[in-house]
Amino acid sequence: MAELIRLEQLSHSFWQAKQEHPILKGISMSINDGETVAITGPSGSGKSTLLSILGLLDTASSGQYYLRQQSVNTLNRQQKAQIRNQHLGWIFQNFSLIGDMTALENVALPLRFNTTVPSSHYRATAEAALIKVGLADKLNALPAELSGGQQQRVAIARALVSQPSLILADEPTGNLDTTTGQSIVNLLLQLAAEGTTVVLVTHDLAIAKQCQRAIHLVDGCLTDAQ
Ligand SMILES: Nc1ncnc2c1ncn2[C@@H]1O[C@H](COP(=O)(O)OP(=O)(O)OP(=O)(O)O)[C@@H](O)[C@H]1O
Repeated sequence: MAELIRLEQLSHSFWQAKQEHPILKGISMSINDGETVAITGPSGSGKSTLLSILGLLDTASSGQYYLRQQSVNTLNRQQKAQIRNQHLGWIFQNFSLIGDMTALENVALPLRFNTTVPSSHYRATAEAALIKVGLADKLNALPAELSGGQQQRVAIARALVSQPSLILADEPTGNLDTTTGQSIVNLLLQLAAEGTTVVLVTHDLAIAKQCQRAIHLVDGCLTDAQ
């Protein structure tokens, strides 16, 4: 499998009252296409920060991040935005759906910013994504009319509508009961089996064990990279 991500001595700090507070300290690792990787670790260990950097929402203070062999440091804002839109999909604990838009409209939203998909294809593309996550009968439902698990499925459809190489999920099952959470994990594992890389942050070790790799962060350091 080809290498999708490589981090070399990646570090990140935030500054408060002229004082440096390191969050990530010298992270080195690589992730291949189609891998499932869980990021675990105690609260405050830097998991979400690492995910934000992987998802190009934040830039590391030092070190190197190569995405498909290209250093993200060489990308300008527009190039990063294009990669975020066309190659990355996000899933959040609170689903982050737009309340007054239907499932179909929520899923179609990223396509409006994707110049490679003609507007005449928005509906069919979004519909296909919702069918894939098992929501063929909920296309016109508003988020409030859906269960938590169904809302997360809409969010997954939105994440995969642009056929991303990488799905980043921050505690995707955190607001769901165990059974519903497991069905969401199954769906993410299925996407990975079809070639999409999935990196997820979780506190749940039972979920981490189902991923091919678990990366453990303690105090901003990687302790278990395999
Ligand atoms: N911009 C910032 N300003 C102040 N503190 C920050 C900032 N960004 C991150 N932090 C701190 O950095 C540490 C790491 O945060 P991060 O959210 O990455 O941890 P986490 O492992 O995801 O935690 P949790 O499991 O609780 O979500 C925390 O102590 C957080 O408060």
